[in-house]
Amino acid sequence: YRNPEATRNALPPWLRSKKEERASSEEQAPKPSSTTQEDAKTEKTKDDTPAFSVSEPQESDEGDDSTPKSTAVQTKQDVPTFSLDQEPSNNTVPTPATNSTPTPPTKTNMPPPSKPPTSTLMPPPAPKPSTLMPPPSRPTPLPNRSPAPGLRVPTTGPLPNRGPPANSQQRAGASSSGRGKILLSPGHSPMDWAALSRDPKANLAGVPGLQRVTPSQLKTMTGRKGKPAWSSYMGKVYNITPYLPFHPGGEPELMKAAGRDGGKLFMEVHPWVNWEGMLGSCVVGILVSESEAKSELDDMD
Ligand code: HEM
Repeated sequence: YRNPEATRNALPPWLRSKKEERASSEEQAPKPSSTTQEDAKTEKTKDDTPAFSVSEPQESDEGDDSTPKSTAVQTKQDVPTFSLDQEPSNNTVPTPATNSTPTPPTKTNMPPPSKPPTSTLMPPPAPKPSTLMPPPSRPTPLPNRSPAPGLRVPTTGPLPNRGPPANSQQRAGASSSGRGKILLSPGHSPMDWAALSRDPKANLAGVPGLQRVTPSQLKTMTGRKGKPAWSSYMGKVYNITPYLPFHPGGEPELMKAAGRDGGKLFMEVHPWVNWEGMLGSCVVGILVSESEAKSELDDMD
């Protein structure tokens, strides 16, 4: 058995002791006959590579063919060390790399790396320059280019037929003067009024047909002494008596408009309320002047 050539070459140079190699060569030289042709070839190869360090099999000691044994070799060469630092370092003594940051001690004599390995994964690939077109810039809003500002839903102020904002002056004035919504009695919700006003048999106006109402006549319809409460608005006269228990603002508030034109009071409190729509079934007639009514009576005579 001879150490194969590949094994010899794999050994580091410091293991290849010339002394051992020389001794091995001297021991093998007197016994050329005991080696085969192949062994001779191996020896020739060994001569070509004199750096072989493992001690050759001591055939003379064994006396016969036996498994060669390797012996520990005391090398005089220093263990080579290297450092990643640029500073010159003493190769004779393995010293850790001179870094400002302390590094944990390593098990081997290898100097610690300058940077501790953070991950064994492959580093992310560098971003490739995109070949796509860059996204278009966002269009800058044009504040005064609105096509139809009047068609938009108003963001400020009350919506049509809606209450004003809670912090509006109208609502604040109403509450400061003692006005406000009241708790309606059962069966007198706005939905109940809507249902009642749609009933054709209800006759909420209280008159057989449309009347010509003079201001003096309107004054007598105050809701007292058994008379109904009438109120005019935009030239029409309404019987507000059936609506009194349904008024969210309360009967006393609504009664302030009885026997007279209630348009001013109405617009002061809730201009967003649709009077005509809510009291459409309570229309008594139209408001006419005294002279118009007198001339009409004269025509009848
Ligand atoms: C006769 C026609 C009237 C109708 C159809 C009517 C209808 C209404 C309606 C629907 C509400 C609720 C409004 C809302 O929730 O936003 C309301 C509230 C109110 N109404 Fe009238 N109303 C009338 C006349 C009057 C008059 C003449 C006065 C005062 C003199 C008045 C004083 C009030 C008050 C104080 C409130 C409460 C307002 C509030 O909640 O802030 N109403 N009315």
